[in-house]
Amino acid sequence: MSDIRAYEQPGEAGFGDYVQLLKPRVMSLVVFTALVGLLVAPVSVHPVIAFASILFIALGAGASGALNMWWDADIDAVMRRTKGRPVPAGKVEAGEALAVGLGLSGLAVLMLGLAANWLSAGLLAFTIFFYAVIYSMWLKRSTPQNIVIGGAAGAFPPMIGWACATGTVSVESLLMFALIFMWTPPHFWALALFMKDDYSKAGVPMLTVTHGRKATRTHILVYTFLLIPVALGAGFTSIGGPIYLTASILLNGWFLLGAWRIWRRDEAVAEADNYAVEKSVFRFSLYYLFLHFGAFLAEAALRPYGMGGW
Ligand code: HEM
Ligand SMILES: CC(C)=CCC/C(C)=C/CC/C(C)=C/COP(=O)(O)OP(=O)(O)O
Repeated sequence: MSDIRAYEQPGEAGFGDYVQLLKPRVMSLVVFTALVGLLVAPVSVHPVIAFASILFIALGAGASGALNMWWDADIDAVMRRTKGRPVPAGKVEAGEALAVGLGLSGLAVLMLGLAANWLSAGLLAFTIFFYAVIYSMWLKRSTPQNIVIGGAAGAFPPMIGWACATGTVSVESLLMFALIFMWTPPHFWALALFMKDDYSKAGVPMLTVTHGRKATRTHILVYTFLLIPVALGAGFTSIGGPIYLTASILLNGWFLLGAWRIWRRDEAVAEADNYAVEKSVFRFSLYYLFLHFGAFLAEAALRPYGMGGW
């Protein structure tokens, strides 16, 4: 990316800026969970259809990122973490981000419907709508419950992947949804604690701003307690098994320890050590989700060899 940017004039958008518009780093984990949803389903999918489905889900996820950047350009411009994004940095015009978002959304939904089925395409359309309209346009600026409810958007991808393979929604796909849904609040609030005043500067009513940092620490611990039975429970369905359950017990134990350390922390101590614990819990949250879905995949991959699963 940096070598592409070396040939650009200031203010001129290059390929890398359009890639950034699709939020590729965050969406990589989103796409991985969709891939796992597709691969662990009890129906084998032709590799070309599977590849096309994941490509169109990735395109839809990227499109929703572009719509978010179009709508949030004003607040992204104020926050240190986001002011370098292509729209606030003046590389891509807001109208262009909107056009990319709408165009890619339409294309992704249509192509997924043709390649897989219309249930998965409908779920993809709903997910894009939920992230762009319900979360970004409505909840994000109006309630500290923004990411709790809005988190549903990020939880749909494995259900979309499962629907691509089976044409249905099932207990398993609902549990994969619930796992991401319950994981999102601790994932995000750990970050909000060390992003300090970015959100208050931008006037976004995140929990840290409206209820304070102590309450946010308590919320992380409570949501981690709610997450654990969902994560372990998924291990007793057809997509779980001993590998998943072992991994889940270890990952949940570690996550709970992190949440408990966050809860106990005195604000002055946290500030003095530059939020080291909060940063490490946020980083671990990414491994937590990646490894849970990796374990689902491992169970499915071993099943043809008489291992994996129950
Ligand atoms: C409402 C729900 C969510 C909120 C508010 C949220 C918020 C954030 C924020 C603010 C960051 C900081 C880094 C950045 O700007 O890229 C981040 C990082 C990240 N998030 Fe989330 N997140 C949510 C849900 C998810 C979901 C569902 C996934 C994947 C399944 C995810 C995966 C990631 C990843 C992989 C990173 C690290 C990106 C990097 O390395 O730069 N997030 N999240
Ligand atoms: C298949 C499909 C359409 C998937 C979409 C998945 C999805 C909605 C992921 C949401 C993750 C995300 C980037 C939240 C950031 O919140 P934010 O936008 O408030 O963060 P910011 O402050 O970094 O902009």
